[in-house]
Amino acid sequence: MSTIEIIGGKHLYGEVSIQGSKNAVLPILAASLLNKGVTKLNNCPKILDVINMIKILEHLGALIIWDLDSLIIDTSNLTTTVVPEQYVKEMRSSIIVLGSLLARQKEVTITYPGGCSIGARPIDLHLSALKQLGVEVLEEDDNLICKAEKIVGTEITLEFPSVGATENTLLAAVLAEGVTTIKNAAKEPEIVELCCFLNSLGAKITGIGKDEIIVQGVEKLHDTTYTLIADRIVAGTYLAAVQGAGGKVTLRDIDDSQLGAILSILRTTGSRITSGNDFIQIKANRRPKAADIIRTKPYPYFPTDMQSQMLSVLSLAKGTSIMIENIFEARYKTVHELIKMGADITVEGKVAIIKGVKKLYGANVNASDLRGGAGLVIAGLMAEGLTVVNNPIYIERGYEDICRDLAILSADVKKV
Ligand SMILES: CC(=O)N[C@H]1[C@@H](OP(=O)(O)OP(=O)(O)OC[C@H]2O[C@@H](n3ccc(=O)[nH]c3=O)[C@H](O)[C@@H]2O)O[C@H](CO)[C@@H](O)[C@@H]1O
Ligand SMILES: C=C(OP(=O)(O)O)C(=O)O
Repeated sequence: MSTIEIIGGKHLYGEVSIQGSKNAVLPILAASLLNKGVTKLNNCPKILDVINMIKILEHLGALIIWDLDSLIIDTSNLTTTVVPEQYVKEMRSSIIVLGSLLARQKEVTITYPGGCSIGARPIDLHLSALKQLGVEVLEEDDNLICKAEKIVGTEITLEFPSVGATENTLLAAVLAEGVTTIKNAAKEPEIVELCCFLNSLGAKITGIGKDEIIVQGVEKLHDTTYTLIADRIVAGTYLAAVQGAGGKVTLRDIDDSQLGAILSILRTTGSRITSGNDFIQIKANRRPKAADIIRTKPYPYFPTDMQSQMLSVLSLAKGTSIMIENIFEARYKTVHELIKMGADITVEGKVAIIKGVKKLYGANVNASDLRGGAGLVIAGLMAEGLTVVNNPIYIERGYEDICRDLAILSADVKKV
């Protein structure tokens, strides 16, 4: 089994380009099922979750080829409406094919999705919204059998601005009869990206990026070519790595406007950052400062997907920091591993109290989810000596090649 080996203590220098966004590409791949034709996606990240989503689409009948960094997806002929359990259990985003398949085929059989274990992650909000659009949902064993004679637009208020529930509702509404209004919709940049992609296919969506999204159902869509945005969480991860290890790095091909809350925390904890619409430069020379309180919340606030990486950075901060994880109830699994490296962190429910220590020490640690794994790589860069991160497969779900990127920045890191 492979591992990531890091010899810590080196500052990071140089420039690296940021890959396409995982959380944008996955719903967009699901959305490609809406059109009986061809979608070309440029800047598609070569990550495990994309490979898994490709397997799902191919099983459903799509023909897919890579052309360098572009993915060409021909969904002219779909051959089944049963989504294979083995792939659905691999990742959370598999559930997003539900909305688009229902819109196109009016029936779907799918199981509850799997993915990293960071919380219970129910899909009640997705199913409630689909039912309001006229979908009948039957549960047999672990299978959801969903059918709709027709999908009819209506006003849907989400109890919580769930990213996935907003995506499934949008996809089901694109080809619906009439108008669907989604109130309390998620506003993440990846939702904006999905709406822009859908409009490029011929959908009629307004209110993009706002609490209330309006979808005017259309009868037909058309082929499209679309270029994906860069991954704000990968960018945030590399910025956190520089904050923790020290150095001066420029990230290329990333729009700073999506990272407002992340940049603000990095600045208050000691980094100097300059940025524009296609680069972010960070300089960090000293031990990070402690953060008063960081609360994870839906966009535009500090994202839960950056919590683990910041936890590593704050382990070495001068003073005590508080993290409050409001989104996923089981997202502190990395803490135990950081403690092995010398960190002083205590967790009480949603709250982690991080007392900054002067040094972290290399250790043999286990990744158990995607961002937690990335957080451990950062801790390895900050630590004295050798850190071995087991189970890099979790990290590969979302990072094309974290070792390649950090090695470009002069880190002593390799996959073994
Ligand atoms: C592929 C993708 O885009 N994943 C992102 C997406 O996940 P995901 O779409 O799963 O996240 P949601 O916004 O739906 O979940 C947020 C919270 O709502 C709860 N919930 C959600 C749906 C539901 O039907 N019922 C319910 O209770 C979840 O358990 C969680 O506590 O948004 C999360 C929050 O920004 C990010 O961490 C993930 O990286
Ligand atoms: C939690 C994440 O992803 P997913 O929803 O795909 O599990 C993540 O990207 O950090």
